Amino acid sequence: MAVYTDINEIDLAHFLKDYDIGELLSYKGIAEGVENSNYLLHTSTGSYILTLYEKRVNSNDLPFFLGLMRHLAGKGISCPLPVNQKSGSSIGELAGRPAAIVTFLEGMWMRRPTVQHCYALGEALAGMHVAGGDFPMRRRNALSVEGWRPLWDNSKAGADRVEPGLGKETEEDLAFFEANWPSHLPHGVIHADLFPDNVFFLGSKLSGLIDFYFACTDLLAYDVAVCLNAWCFEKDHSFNLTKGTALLRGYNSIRPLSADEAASLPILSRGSALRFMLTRLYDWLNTPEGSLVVKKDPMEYVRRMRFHRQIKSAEEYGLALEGQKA
Ligand SMILES: Nc1ncnc2c1ncn2[C@@H]1O[C@H](COP(=O)(O)OP(=O)(O)OP(=O)(O)O)[C@@H](O)[C@H]1O
Ligand SMILES: N[C@@H](CCO)C(=O)O
Repeated sequence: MAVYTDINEIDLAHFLKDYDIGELLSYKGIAEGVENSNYLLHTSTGSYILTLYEKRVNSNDLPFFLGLMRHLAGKGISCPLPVNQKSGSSIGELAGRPAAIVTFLEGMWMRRPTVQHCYALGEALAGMHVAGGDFPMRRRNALSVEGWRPLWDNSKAGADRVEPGLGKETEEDLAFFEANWPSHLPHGVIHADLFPDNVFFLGSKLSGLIDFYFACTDLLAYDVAVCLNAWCFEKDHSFNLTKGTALLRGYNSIRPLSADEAASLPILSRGSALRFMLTRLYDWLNTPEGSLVVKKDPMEYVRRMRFHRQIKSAEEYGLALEGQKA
């Protein structure tokens, strides 16, 4: 379970004095999530999420993440709204960690997303991209193509232990991406980690997006590629074309991909598969046994990289090309 930092009711009640959210009734740690410590709070005014930011989140990035949630919520996107302290600040400190309180979103994430969920996700992703269009802050994506080699350098010695030949395969892919990455495509605010566990549904209706802690300014179509990887592959690692079609239709219904973005979907999908393979591989090799971090299998993403290498056009992901803008 991911509650790295324990808090007690006395410190918490003291911390809450800086907020206008009523009296603390109860709180409990949330097991899910790997990056930060999250608590569910019940106060006399409602339910909230308290996050204590652990060491993998740079506190200098918090104004971007929290400012973005406030901006998106203000534009009608269903995402957590940061609660300000009485002083006006949205960032406090608890148990020696930067801490923030956000509103609680109803719903649950889908362990087995359906075609309908994929359509709704596509719509919501495009809605977020449009709503982020006038967000004034910028944050570089540390986990885009320039960030991959340093990450790789810290894992490559162990790669062939995970799968013989993975070292050579990854080196070749990295060199390919460094020479061919389509950096000219439209940029904007992207979520960058919109996996099913970060999207809540109430029945078949999407009720909210959470976990903006990888959000950054990068290629909008890269976010689509992340979602194709995270939502449209089955447990047996096969690509589900019906889900891909639904996700891309949902996206295009709000923000049609340009012809250039569509043509780049194969390289973006392959690159985003490498990105998640690399972070998973790093954790796989470097997380001590018994740690709270749940290690995710890098091989799932090696298989996706191999799948995308065979793809020639976005039509193979289900994109209806005749509808693309020039
Ligand atoms: N605003 C919210 N409303 C309701 N539940 C929330 C909210 N924010 C977080 N949660 C709950 O806390 C869990 C962990 O949150 P989150 O995904 O942000 O954590 P994290 O540590 O950044 O994890 P990771 O990056 O691994 O997804 C979620 O799965 C959800 O159950
Ligand atoms: N979504 C990431 C982990 C958390 O960001 C993965 O599945 O590798």
